[in-house]
Amino acid sequence: MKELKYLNAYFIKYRGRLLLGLLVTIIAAIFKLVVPREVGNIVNSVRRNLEGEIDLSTMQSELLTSILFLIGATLLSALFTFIMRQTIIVVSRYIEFDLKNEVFQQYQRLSLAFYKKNRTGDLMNRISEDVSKVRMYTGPALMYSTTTITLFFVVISYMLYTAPILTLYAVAPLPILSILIYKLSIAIHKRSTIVQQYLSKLTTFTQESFSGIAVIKAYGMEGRTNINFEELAKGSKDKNVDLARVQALFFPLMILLIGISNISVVYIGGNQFIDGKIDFGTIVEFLIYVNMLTWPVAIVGWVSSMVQQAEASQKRINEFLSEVPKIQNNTKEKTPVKGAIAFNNLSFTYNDTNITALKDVSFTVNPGETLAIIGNTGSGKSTILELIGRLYDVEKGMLTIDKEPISNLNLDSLRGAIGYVPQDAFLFSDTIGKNIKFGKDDATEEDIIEAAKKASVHNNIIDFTKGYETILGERGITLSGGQKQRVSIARAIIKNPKILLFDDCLSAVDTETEEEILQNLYAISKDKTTIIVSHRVSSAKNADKIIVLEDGKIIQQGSHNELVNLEGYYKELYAKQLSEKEM
Ligand SMILES: Nc1ncnc2c1ncn2[C@@H]1O[C@H](COP(=O)(O)OP(=O)(O)OP(=O)(O)O)[C@@H](O)[C@H]1O
Repeated sequence: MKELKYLNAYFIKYRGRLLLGLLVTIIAAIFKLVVPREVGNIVNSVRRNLEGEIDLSTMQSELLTSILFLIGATLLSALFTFIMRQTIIVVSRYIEFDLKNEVFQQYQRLSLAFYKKNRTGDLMNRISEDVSKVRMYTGPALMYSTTTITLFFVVISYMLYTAPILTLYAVAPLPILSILIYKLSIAIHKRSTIVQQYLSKLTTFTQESFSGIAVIKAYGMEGRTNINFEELAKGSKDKNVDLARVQALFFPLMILLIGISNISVVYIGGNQFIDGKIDFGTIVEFLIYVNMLTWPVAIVGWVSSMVQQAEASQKRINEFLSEVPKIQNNTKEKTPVKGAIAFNNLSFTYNDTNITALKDVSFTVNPGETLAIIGNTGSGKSTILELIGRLYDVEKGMLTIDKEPISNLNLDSLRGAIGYVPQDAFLFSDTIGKNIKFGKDDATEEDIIEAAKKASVHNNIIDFTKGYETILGERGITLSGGQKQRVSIARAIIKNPKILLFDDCLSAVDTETEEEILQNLYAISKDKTTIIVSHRVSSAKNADKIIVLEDGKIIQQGSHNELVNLEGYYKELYAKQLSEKEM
């Protein structure tokens, strides 16, 4: 129960509703007791009349009173059961909602390194499956335990008071039932976990097959994919059958043990009635009690396995909740950014791969200047941009923004001052308009259109029937690579940030469009610091400064004119790309 202690704060938060729920649960359970007692009275009245102890009219009036009690108690019990569900179960839904939000907010706080370490499926599972399991503890488990304890306490005391020996015979099989159900629940839980894992594998496989359908078809791999799916589905089916086999034992087991209890009541009760020790009505009453107790007793086993599962789930949730984000905001007050960026003998190694992506890198960019970074794949270009966005912390050397070490800047101020266009443009399944205004909630329609024009994508957008209202992604239209890149550029431009970072984001557009966007950028970026990462000299030639990276090191630095006149990588690349253009 150590891990579940975490939830106590939530129980305290909703203590009013919860206490009311518990109280109502107890009252509802007490009202349930009236039914067997009145049924017993009815049977006794009829018997007494048949044996001539009371006349017809007395019997009728006794029956009427009992029936009225029965109706009243049943109605009240139903009403209280309703209120009980409305309180305890509703509270569990509130807690589920709060916990999901808490986990999601924590996910948002955690750094990229965390996402590298953990698989998406696992993140999704903890926020959905695990939180649902925990809800079972905060709601149903709590409700059933209270009902069981109350019913047990009241019913058994009453039974003991009425017929102690008969009570012992009647309840003897119940603890056995509880233990067996507990064992069964554990077996069911083990099997359900395996079923769940198979389901997860099957879902991942199916999802990947849909996402990669173009590749599957292009390689003619439909047959192989079908076989793989069938193998996975067969595994899943076998595990499901295994689970169903164990689950099938649940009800027969209950029926068997209830049957034993009933037979004991009839046999022992019958003998006691013959001996004149109890009323005939008591036997009927006890039969109802036994049946009434069976479900709560069976539930003891079920509840304990529910609590165990919740404990395991909460442990997984706590693991993530206690994770400290690697990137910490060290400054509470806002720190406005002007945009002077300086790298000083900076080296950077990715912890997970141990790859040293940057080696002793030094350069400066002043506000209003444009820097272009050129280099082969894997030379460390994107890493530079990620460090400026503080997606990773610098460990060796120094990175300053406006002469302040980057870690001294307020994180929101820093990221708010950056318009970042990543290499793989990511667009949400939403309208184009909303995708563009992603970083600027208060952007007007005119702002959106202006940004789209500057990113040279406006004409494409208005060609769609629904224009800026066109839905993108799975439910909607698929943009071409170049269109995606330009929508992503518009998203950065609309923010009007102090620092613009373009990570090879013109690679999928033709040279004319590239030229058009660069011209627009030239006007926009007059008062901004702009960094353009590219493989093309055409994207770099107008920059104030160009650095050439090779294997994490700066091998050349200067303006286009300087570099084309220097023997080396840049000049060769320029000549190569010039000749390609002429061809
Ligand atoms: N998140 C990461 N975790 C571990 N290693 C990484 C990560 N990102 C990049 N690397 C490694 O760091 C090196 C530099 O990568 P980076 O993405 O900065 O290169 P790049 O010059 O932008 O390449 P490209 O032009 O192909 O985008 C590569 O060897 C890469 O494998």
